[in-house]
Amino acid sequence: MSKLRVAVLGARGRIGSEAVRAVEAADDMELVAALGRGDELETLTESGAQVVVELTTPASVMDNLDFCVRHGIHAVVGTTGWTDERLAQLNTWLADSPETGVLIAPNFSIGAVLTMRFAEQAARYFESVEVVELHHPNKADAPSGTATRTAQLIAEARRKAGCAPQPDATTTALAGARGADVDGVPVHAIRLRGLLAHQEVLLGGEGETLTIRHDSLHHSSFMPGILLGARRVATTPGLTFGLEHFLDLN
Ligand SMILES: NC(=O)C1=CN([C@@H]2O[C@H](COP(=O)(O)OP(=O)(O)OC[C@H]3O[C@@H](n4cnc5c(N)ncnc54)[C@H](OP(=O)(O)O)[C@@H]3O)[C@@H](O)[C@H]2O)C=CC1
Ligand SMILES: O=C(O)C1=N[C@H](C(=O)O)C[C@H](O)C1
Repeated sequence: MSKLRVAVLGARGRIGSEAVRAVEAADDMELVAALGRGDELETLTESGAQVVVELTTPASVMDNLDFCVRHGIHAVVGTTGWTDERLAQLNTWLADSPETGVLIAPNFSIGAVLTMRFAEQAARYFESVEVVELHHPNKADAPSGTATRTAQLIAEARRKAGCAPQPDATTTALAGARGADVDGVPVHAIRLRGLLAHQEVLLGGEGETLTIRHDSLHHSSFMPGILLGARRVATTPGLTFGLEHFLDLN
């Protein structure tokens, strides 16, 4: 059986360099290109890449995906910075290339995907819910893509269940003291040397609290998800948002 031809964009970055090693180590894949900033995207077509793993920056990801989709190259995307406008633009490109698949995964680690699922399930049973994400201080953005997605899923679950708005009588003396408001869910971002990628979802009801915590201790935690995405994306045309769609979580 022929090997899947995979390229990595952002190959010299923290997660990109780990992805290069993971693809090289996968028996069913061949690493055909490993590109960093300034390298020519044409290398992707010249090398016959079937799937690109995109791990760059929010400033670069759209141009890279525009190129990939125009050339019918499937993409597995870990880069953050997704807004409704960006997703709409990507869907427009995909409409012109209906056989191309793009997976955007706010988080590739199984523990983080499960955290999101558990938070979504628990959200309706508690009056209060807040998200705290904790990352290394070199992280480009805040709040994290995972925290934003977690808050959106929580908010959606609460809306569907008809939950009342969260109780909060605080008068905020200093802007930011209550974190960022994502769909009505407070999200707090901590940047601390020594950390990698961590998240807590805190839920509170009368006389009890529930904390769901996940810790990525090494970039290796993201690799099984990236490899799974690369294997599945070529047979999943269009946009898939979230690795959970490639997992059997039920
Ligand atoms: N979904 C997930 O599970 C995960 C997602 N991430 C996300 O992945 C992204 C990268 O994170 P991280 O590795 O920590 O960041 P880094 O800054 O370490 O890596 C990004 C790399 O991309 C390079 N780059 C920038 N623009 C381009 C371009 N146009 N073409 C090719 N390479 C480019 C950068 O080069 P230069 O240094 O020269 O700018 C850098 O080497 C972030 O958005 C992060 O949030 C991270 C971990 C897990
Ligand atoms: O930049 C990181 O490191 C990470 N980014 C992703 C995010 O913003 O959610 C995933 C993980 O948290 C690591």
